[in-house]
Amino acid sequence: MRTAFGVETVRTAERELMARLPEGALMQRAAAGLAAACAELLGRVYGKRVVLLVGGGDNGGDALYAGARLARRGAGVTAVLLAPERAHEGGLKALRAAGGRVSAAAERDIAGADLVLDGIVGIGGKGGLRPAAAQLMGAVRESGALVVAVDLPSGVEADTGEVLGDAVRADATVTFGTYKPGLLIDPARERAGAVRLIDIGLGLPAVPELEALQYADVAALLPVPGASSDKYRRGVVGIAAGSARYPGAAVLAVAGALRSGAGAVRYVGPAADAVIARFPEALVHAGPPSRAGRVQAWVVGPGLGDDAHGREQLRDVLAADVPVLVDADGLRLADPEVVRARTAPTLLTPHAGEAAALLGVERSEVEAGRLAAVRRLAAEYRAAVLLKGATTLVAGPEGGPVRVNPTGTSWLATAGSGDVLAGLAGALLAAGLTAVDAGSVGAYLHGLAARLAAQGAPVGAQDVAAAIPAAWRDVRG
Ligand SMILES: NC(=O)C1=CN([C@@H]2O[C@H](COP(=O)(O)OP(=O)(O)OC[C@H]3O[C@@H](n4cnc5c(N)ncnc54)[C@H](OP(=O)(O)O)[C@@H]3O)[C@@H](O)[C@H]2O)[C@@H](O)CC1
Ligand SMILES: [K+]
Repeated sequence: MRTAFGVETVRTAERELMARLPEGALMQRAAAGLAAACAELLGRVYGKRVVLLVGGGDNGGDALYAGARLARRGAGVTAVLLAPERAHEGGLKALRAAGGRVSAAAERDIAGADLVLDGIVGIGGKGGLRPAAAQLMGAVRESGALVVAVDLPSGVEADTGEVLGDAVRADATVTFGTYKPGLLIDPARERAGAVRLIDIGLGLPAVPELEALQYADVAALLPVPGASSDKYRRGVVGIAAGSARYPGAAVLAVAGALRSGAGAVRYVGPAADAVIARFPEALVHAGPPSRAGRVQAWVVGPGLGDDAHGREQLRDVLAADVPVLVDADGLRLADPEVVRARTAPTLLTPHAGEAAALLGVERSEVEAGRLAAVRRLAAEYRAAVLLKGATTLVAGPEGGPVRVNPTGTSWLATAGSGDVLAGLAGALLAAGLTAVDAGSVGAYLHGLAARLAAQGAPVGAQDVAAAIPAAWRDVRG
């Protein structure tokens, strides 16, 4: 599991550790890791030109000490001081002693750089880059130099992943002690490039603020049928989706569910002919969901429409005493009081627009603060919530760490891909995963399936569904 802690927690851990260590030791650990990472990226250090962008805090101090280490190994190191009167004194002295110098012509030095080290601002930053730093970014881009961010790409919000103005775009980020939420959540994540974590010995709490499943975590959570499993033990998932107008949503949700380890898939609704034509293995029913027979979980909402029939289906499913995944039209039609009053697990799967409607705020507010939005939704609806996006987030109703999905891909932004995810996560619910596990494992497999199906070219939702078994095999190694 990859875990992230917010700035306040990092500061507390840092204070405790610093009290036990000689002065400056922590910064030396950070700088040593940073210099080693830069050396690795450069291949050969001797003769390379390195420019340090140095702000007025300890982030700049890290850059200066790392620059001194690179200078000692034969690099030509130049520091651009963005707040000259506040630049880290010890770091500056170390750099000069190692043969580095302070730049007198920033843009010219940047133009000739092989590597630019971004030490403008780290966890002490608020808001986007200030004008002096923002102005240099054009030169950095044009130089073609490798850009390595110290701790975080400057200009991004460490705790939320927001990017409120100009921000550095790094090829790699070397971060200290722990991942910060901004390194795992878009849009900031995308600015960080490849992230490397340097252990500096911080003592952190047991429960992180954010966590990202890795291959091994997903593999451990995947349901695998045992020798004695019949279809009911493997989980039967019911799908109440589709309408005369949107039969395709039903087909795609069933497609996702059938590839996701369910023992059987029951479909209820007006798209039964379309479903059975494509998937003869599906069990189809015409009557209300409550009469369809035994299921271990329901998926309701994709393409449901908002006529009386759809509303009736939704009411019926929400009254069932099994886990329920509510998606798409289901989210629009659901009575918040009914959702809150449910005792079996509920998983809501909105995109930003649907989340905004559920919270009664503007979509832009959700997009700018996705972490806060998913937490608030889970608390207000007393449900697990999967907020779709470039980095999908999953929060549980009891608080605790928010899961962030690391396999997102822009190829998933295609019509119907949400229907596939609903079926997939619903099947995992039926197999007995908790709502948070079903949502986060579902999002993980869904993203991986899209990547495998896409291979760098556009894909449709059916291709994503068809690639779920490949994603499953990939995870299980
Ligand atoms: N924690 C740890 O365990 C360890 C931490 N270490 C390192 O220390 C770093 C944190 O250092 P820090 O506390 O000195 O803050 P830092 O990020 O350098 O900012 C300094 C000043 O910048 C300013 N400023 C604010 N916003 C800005 C903006 N948008 N653009 C420009 N400037 C802006 C603001 O001053 P202001 O101008 O607002 O008065 C603020 O006070 C951390 O990221 C890591 O690299 C490691 O060495 C060892 C282990
Ligand atoms: K930085």
